[in-house]
Amino acid sequence: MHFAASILTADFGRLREEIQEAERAGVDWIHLDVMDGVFVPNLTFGPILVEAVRRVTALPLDVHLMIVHPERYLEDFAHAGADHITVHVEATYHPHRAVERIKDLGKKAGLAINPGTPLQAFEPLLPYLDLALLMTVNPGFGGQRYIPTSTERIRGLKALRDRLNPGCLIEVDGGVNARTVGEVYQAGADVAVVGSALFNGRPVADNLRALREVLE
Ligand SMILES: O=C(CO)[C@@H](O)[C@H](O)COP(=O)(O)O
Repeated sequence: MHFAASILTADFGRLREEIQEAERAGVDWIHLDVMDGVFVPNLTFGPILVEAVRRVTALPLDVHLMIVHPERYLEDFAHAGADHITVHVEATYHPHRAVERIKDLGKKAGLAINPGTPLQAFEPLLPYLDLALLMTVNPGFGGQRYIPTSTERIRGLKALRDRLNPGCLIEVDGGVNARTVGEVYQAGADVAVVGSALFNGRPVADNLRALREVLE
């Protein structure tokens, strides 16, 4: 299983150190949550921070756009150095067009759905995706509790993925920690986004080891 470290709960005053500590600890990707205060009730950052993070790590940058009409900013995030760009199916009238545009920009394309969106929303687009991101909390904030019914949804998404596009990775996002990581892995997640269970004032290497030990 791959771990994508979400910087949302990192100390932004020491962001370079936090990211480099995560890289040394062995996380696989850096996950960046872009929020617009409209699609989700929180604001974070835009391409300028992605560009700054690009300069301090060689890890793949996994950019999760929680913004309405994300197609307006795809070029900006691609040029800032994103490797993966994920848009929400609920945030655009034209998710297929957005996914194709991300791929035309030479990036891996992801589609995300919220906990209240039926899994079937993935079905028409799965053949075009590199990543299918299932929110396992309501998006907007780090440190929330994993929604238990997500586990059955991960199993359902795995079945869809295996049928329609075995090369697409299943990414789960929200509330993944040492208590829940085993369950999401068993259900079929390939990548876990982890924020507060990695960036919490304790050494990232110890936190990552605790997650990996559950999977041994
Ligand atoms: O997208 C989001 C929140 O909207 C996530 O990426 C969180 O950043 C995950 O944080 P934890 O639940 O792991 O603390």
